[in-house]
Amino acid sequence: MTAAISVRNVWKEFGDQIVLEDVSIEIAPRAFVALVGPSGCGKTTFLRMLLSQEQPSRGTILVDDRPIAKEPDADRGIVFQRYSVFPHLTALGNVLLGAEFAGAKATGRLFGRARAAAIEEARALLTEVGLAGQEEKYPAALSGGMQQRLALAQALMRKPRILLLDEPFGALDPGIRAEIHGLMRYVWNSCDITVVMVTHDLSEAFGLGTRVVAFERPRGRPEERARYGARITRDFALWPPRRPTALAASSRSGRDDAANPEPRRDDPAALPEGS
Ligand SMILES: Nc1ncnc2c1ncn2[C@@H]1O[C@H](COP(=O)(O)OP(=O)(O)OP(=O)(O)O)[C@@H](O)[C@H]1O
Repeated sequence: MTAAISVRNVWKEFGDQIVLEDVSIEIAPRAFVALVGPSGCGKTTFLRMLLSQEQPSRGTILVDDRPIAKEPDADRGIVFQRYSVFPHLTALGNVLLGAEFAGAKATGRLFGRARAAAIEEARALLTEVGLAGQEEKYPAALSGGMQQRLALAQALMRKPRILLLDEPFGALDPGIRAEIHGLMRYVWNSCDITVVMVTHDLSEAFGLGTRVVAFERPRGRPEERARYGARITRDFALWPPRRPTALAASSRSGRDDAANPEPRRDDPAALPEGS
């Protein structure tokens, strides 16, 4: 199977500091990769390279066997821990912005029928992420969990094929986090999407991922650390394999339904290392 993302012998250096050292990974289409590792080991830098906000110092990144686009594009969406949405736009305005970027490259605006269709789609998406009735609210009037739902809706509006998540749920209370995990499972199950998520929370990594990948720097004397970058030191495919399957529409409303776990069968999403 063709990998959605191929990272081949990638190094990333900032000045004298080597952040990532010879990282290679093949990520299959529809995989949900959870990236874990100590603070400062380069997880966000790795994600930013997958978004093309940073370029590798050496090595190559391919998306669907082609060199990755040099700039961020609609194929890749991202949600950060905070501040992914625009505070001066309503919830609906924030989601519509995704459509305007994707659908009207020349003007950045949509008009007439295209705009009406986009509004309808944005409203439907807001309902699906559990924000029906919140369309006209500004982000400051939404709770942290609702803001992350909104950020997810904004990213999904552009129909990305790759969704990058940088500790998207890290700032949420445990109860809210569990609810939004239910939504995340639904999104991954029902959208044709490959997910790469950075998290500090191992139970989140193993609870959501099809594969858990750890970045670590080799241990050594602290004064030598800048001379070594982080590498992939662990790579677990979840067993039994977890595979995306469309769930009932109700689960997108955000309830974490432990009584209805997703089926786990053979997982084409988990390619072995180096395949
Ligand atoms: N644009 C930049 N210029 C210089 N150094 C940078 C830049 N971006 C990241 N770094 C450095 O790269 C290292 C890795 O940072 P990064 O944010 O990728 O780590 P992380 O694993 O995501 O950390 P955390 O878990 O704390 O978020 C850090 O030492 C950071 O200071």
